[in-house]
Amino acid sequence: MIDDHAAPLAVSMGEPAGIGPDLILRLFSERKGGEVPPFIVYGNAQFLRERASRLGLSIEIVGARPGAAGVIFPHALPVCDVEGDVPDTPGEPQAGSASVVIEAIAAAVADTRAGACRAVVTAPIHKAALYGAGFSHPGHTEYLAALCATDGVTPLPLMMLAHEDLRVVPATIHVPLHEVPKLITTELLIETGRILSRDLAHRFDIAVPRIAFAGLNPHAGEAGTIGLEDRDIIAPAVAALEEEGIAVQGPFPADTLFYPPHWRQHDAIVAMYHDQALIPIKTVAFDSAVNVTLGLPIVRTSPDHGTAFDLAGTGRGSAASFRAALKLADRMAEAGR
Ligand SMILES: NC(=O)c1ccc[n+]([C@@H]2O[C@H](COP(=O)([O-])OP(=O)(O)OC[C@H]3O[C@@H](n4cnc5c(N)ncnc54)[C@H](O)[C@@H]3O)[C@@H](O)[C@H]2O)c1
Ligand SMILES: N[C@H](C(=O)O)[C@H](O)COP(=O)(O)O
Repeated sequence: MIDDHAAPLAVSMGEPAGIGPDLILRLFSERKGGEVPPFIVYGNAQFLRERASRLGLSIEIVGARPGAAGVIFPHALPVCDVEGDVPDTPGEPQAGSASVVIEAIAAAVADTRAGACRAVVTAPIHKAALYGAGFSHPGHTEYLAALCATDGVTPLPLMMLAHEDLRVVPATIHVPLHEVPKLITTELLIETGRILSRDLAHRFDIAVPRIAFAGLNPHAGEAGTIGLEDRDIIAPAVAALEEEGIAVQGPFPADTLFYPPHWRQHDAIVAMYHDQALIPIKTVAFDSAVNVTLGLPIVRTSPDHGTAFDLAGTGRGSAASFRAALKLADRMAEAGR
């Protein structure tokens, strides 16, 4: 049973031209079913009113701070207003809206770090639209880490996509493929394994997380005959983590690692690059997988899909992944208390 008086989840509005605002409004409309934890939106209130009206949703939208959200949520949508001119143009990102999108994420993180919200749930952004407004990160994951820097030290953030017991972590994230072999270092993989093991225990209640590492090359390098990274970079990281008492195995050939009887033996799989991790999970669970950031002092989740410009403002599209992101954030925040 969800406690309406607990601190709310902080939901950032995301790209106004995308499907995120539609799904936020739709999920708010579903709250009486009891499956949607109380949340406050960080974004532009006037824009959200216009999008609700376009979708034919009769929703009262009220400016609020997180402390009042629990009381307001049963009746109206609490919005921590980020001022700006945000026109309602589904499918057509506007340069002038970018600063509101960036500021909404920063404000959601600040309130969550201060303890006023339980966790951050982000709606999808269109990164290219933000660069003109000074955004310099490849995605939320790196921006959130920068916002969580303490005493000048930025934590290493891990991207994890999760659906039920399938959890995948790309060791490198939004980087060109040709840079991946240079970026995979034994140190990076050791740190990735440590953070993953710690956060699976702390936030997912898995007492001894079992972690598998994928290889980089076909057949995990076939004993050094199809590339050396598997033998010389990944295997030493696995050995070092094992020595620390972390339950790790690998490197395994990535193509057969995602065969269900194989992945089911592990609580999480560390892949070497973005698509090696995300293709399998989006193939089997695009509708319901959740993107989670590990390694931060706060909980952050998001739906696994993007801005879906083709669906924005139409009322079509699935809210299942966004709903799953809200529920998982709620559970993770509870587990970490
Ligand atoms: N968390 C994030 O901020 C995030 C995540 C992924 C992609 N993106 C961004 O989104 C933009 C578009 O990316 P893309 O086109 O590769 O992926 P996308 O997920 O936006 O769309 C891919 C396909 O899936 C469909 N789709 C997406 N969400 C859906 C939903 N809820 N219900 C039904 N169908 C849905 C779309 O209509 C499209 O056909 C890019 O700028 C990308 O960087 C952001
Ligand atoms: N790679 C993610 C995905 O495809 O789901 C996505 O771009 C989100 O990344 P951030 O959470 O870093 O914005």
